[in-house]
Amino acid sequence: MSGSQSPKDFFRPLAVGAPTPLTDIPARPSRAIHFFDPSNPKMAAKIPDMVGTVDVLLGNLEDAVKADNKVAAREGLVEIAQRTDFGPTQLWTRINSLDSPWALDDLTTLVPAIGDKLDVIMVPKVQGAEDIHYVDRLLAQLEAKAGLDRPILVHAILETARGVANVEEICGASPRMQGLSLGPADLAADRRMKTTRVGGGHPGYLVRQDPPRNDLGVTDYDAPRATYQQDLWHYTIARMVDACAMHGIYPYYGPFGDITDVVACEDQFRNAFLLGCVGTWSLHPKQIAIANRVFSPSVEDVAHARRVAAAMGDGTGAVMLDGKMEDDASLKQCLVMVELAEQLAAIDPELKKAYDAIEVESA
Ligand SMILES: CC(C)(COP(=O)(O)OP(=O)(O)OC[C@H]1O[C@@H](n2cnc3c(N)ncnc32)[C@H](O)[C@@H]1OP(=O)(O)O)[C@@H](O)C(=O)NCCC(=O)NCCSC(=O)C[C@](C)(O)C(=O)O
Ligand SMILES: [Mg+2]
Repeated sequence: MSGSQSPKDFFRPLAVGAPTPLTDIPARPSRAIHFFDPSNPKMAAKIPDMVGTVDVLLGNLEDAVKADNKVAAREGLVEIAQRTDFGPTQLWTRINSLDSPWALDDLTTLVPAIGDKLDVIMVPKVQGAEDIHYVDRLLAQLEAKAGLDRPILVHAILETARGVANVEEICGASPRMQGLSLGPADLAADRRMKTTRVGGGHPGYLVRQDPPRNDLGVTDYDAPRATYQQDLWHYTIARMVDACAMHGIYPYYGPFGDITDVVACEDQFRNAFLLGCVGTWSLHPKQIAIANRVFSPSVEDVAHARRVAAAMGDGTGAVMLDGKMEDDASLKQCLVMVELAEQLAAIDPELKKAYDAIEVESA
């Protein structure tokens, strides 16, 4: 909400005839947001067959699309969206940044042509609430003109130091705000971090075990010592998670650029999942399975969560289960897991089978 806006106006449409803003952002499964370049004929050809295999398909118009292909990407996305039935799969786009020569045409082309199919518009390089307010009003005008009956949601990428500093006001800038993703490559450049990768760790960012003392009690600085690599993105992701939770919207990890290193990709995704993110990006088809696996609670976790819920009865008090204390607060954590499992089971038959089997075993 902007400083001068009254609370009663926050949920009013920003243009006459625009759809009424949502008061709650639906928790639609979005474990993988799969990026494709609509101007790349090989990638575009694969999209219809990917419907139903991934939670979100995102037509990317920004970075990774060549400047000469910007118009082709925009028009390619319109064409794909018009001729594809997306069924349960969400369709998102990432428009060009607001200071680029393409962002205005992206919005004025996409909303009238495919606004009824677009679930979420991802806005890159968001600096503060003013960027969201600009998109918010423009979308309301375009939605009204196009006669749309549901609002298109907005997702911001955090990829500047100013964006991170303003993360709470960005999340609360509009009822359209659906979530945030980390943009580690641009953010690293903007912060002058000394990395050259697209997300993931760095072997130089570590802590080292203390030096041991020898038999004479003298510190041996030459002895071998274990080192532990740390997560460069912990601080930013933790800030995103809190800002999103505070505003009832959803945090996502972002890109993992080392497509070949599927193991480290899975680790990075899992850190984000454990910290509270609901999903991540997939840049290559092989990252979809990794994201789906990581962002779906394991059968063991769901089984445990259901046992705690059953043991806790009315949800108050404390009980012992397998030698551990469970109480109101541990139950709440378990319910997060149980609810997520229910949402995912509703769209993923394989998971439904796996989660349903728990019921049979514990019956
Ligand atoms: C990495 C690349 C170049 C490797 O592309 P490739 O063709 O060399 O890979 P491949 O393994 O040879 O591909 C095998 C097959 O899969 C296809 N394919 C490959 N990728 C996809 C895809 N995404 N969707 C659908 N199909 C895909 C590809 O066309 C090929 O088809 P074929 O078998 O018919 O020959 C390619 O995967 C790609 O361009 N991916 C998307 C990259 C992208 O969107 N980057 C932007 C997001 S990250 C970012 O912007 C940063 C951020 C947030 O802003 C910030 O941190 O600041
Ligand atoms: Mg970027």
